[in-house]
Amino acid sequence: MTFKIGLLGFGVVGTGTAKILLDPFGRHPVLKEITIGRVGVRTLDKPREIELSPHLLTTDLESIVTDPEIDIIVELLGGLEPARSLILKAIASGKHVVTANKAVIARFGDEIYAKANEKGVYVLLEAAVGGGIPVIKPLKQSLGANRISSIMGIVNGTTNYILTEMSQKGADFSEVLAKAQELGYAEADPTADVDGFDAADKIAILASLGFGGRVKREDVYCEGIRQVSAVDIAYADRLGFVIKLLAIAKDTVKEDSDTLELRVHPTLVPKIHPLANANGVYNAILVEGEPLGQVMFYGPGAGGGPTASAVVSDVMNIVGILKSSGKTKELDPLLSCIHQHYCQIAPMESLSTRFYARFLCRDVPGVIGHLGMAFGDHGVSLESVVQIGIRGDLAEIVVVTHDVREGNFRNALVAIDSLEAIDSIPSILRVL
Ligand SMILES: NC(=O)C1=CN([C@@H]2O[C@H](COP(=O)(O)OP(=O)(O)OC[C@H]3O[C@@H](n4cnc5c(N)ncnc54)[C@H](OP(=O)(O)O)[C@@H]3O)[C@@H](O)[C@H]2O)C=CC1
Ligand SMILES: N[C@@H](CC=O)C(=O)O
Ligand code: NA
Repeated sequence: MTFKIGLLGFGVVGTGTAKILLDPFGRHPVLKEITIGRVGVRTLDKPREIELSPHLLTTDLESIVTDPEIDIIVELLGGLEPARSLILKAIASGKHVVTANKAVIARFGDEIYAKANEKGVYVLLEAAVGGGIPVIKPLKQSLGANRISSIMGIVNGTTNYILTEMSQKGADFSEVLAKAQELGYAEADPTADVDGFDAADKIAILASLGFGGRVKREDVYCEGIRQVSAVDIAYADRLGFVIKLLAIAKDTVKEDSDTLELRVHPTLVPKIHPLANANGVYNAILVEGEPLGQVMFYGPGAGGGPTASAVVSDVMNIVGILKSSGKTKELDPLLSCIHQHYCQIAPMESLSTRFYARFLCRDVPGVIGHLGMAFGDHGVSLESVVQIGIRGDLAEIVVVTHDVREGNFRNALVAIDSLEAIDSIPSILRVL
């Protein structure tokens, strides 16, 4: 029996996927039953890493998703449109879909899964989060017996690569970003990586799976890494931290409410924390549940080969189902999406966390006292105050707070900003 896939996109991940499918030796035997039926691209005459028979390539992507010969559509285009419309058309044509497109799923997952359930087809997305790391299927299946309380991790390879190079080699932000683009890690528009949008898409998907409800993408609080400077990386290092872009989804179940914290932001992570040692393009996702406790998923979070590994595993899963149960409309609840309600998201002001803040102050007597008083007036207690340097004619003071309600901390900053002795507040970062 042979199963035909229609590949939408033949870029970094599309090429990686074709490489695996065209070279099945030594891999799972089911791969020998999967062939590439058609490949959709934007430009026909572009030089390609793999030579495909020219009749396979087309710019008419609609004809692929409606082709009766194709069993599974693999969407590796990126971006919202035409990806969303093509996925919906593929579903309407009764095709199963595999996608690496977290942007589309995080925004249009409701619509896509509602149609897929109606049609009795699967939409699998292992490659969409953590690249090659198996995390979607484990969350859906292997951890299904657990009550998940927290999912926290580094889910963007590009920014982790940038932060690692900046901290370990003192590299310049824009040079490292260009290198990440060259290596095929970054999104077509790398703003999605740098400003945290890609990580926000991914944590929305993970939260939905882990906490069993739909998540509105716009509910994810999101800060990227643009404001992380070499100065802060150096201070963090001296204080025993590394700076990572963390994506966090945490259940804040109380007696009378069940809300989620959902946020992406650069974070000072203690060097001894398991997430602190995921460097370069590696991602790490720490999941906590009852009764399991903690489990961490770790591996290459981007790149053609690793991401293709996840894409092909999804294709194989669908082929396995098609082989064993035929074209039944009854979907396996452990692979399909069954959520109906929306998760409630806690407002940021109500969250409690530690903060790191760097102040530039006029070097006048008593400035640390003024700072401490202003924090104290707003119920913010300080874990450490370090007056480390002089920058020009200004003193640089770094503080780390104890856990504090975000709203209280922000109010304290407003008061501090108006102090005579304060020149500016160049950085505010959260601390794990
Ligand atoms: N790169 C990575 O490490 C990872 C990527 N992903 C996701 O995988 C997906 C693909 O990413 P990647 O392979 O890096 O992207 P690329 O930009 O390398 O490839 C995109 C491919 O899609 C084709 N394409 C794009 N838009 C159109 C269009 N409108 N019509 C026809 N063809 C189109 C391009 O055609 P042409 O070749 O002619 O330009 C190209 O072949 C994205 O959703 C991304 O978020 C997920 C995990 C990791
Ligand atoms: N641009 C993304 C690619 C994988 O999802 C990243 O850098 O993680
Ligand atoms: Na994955």
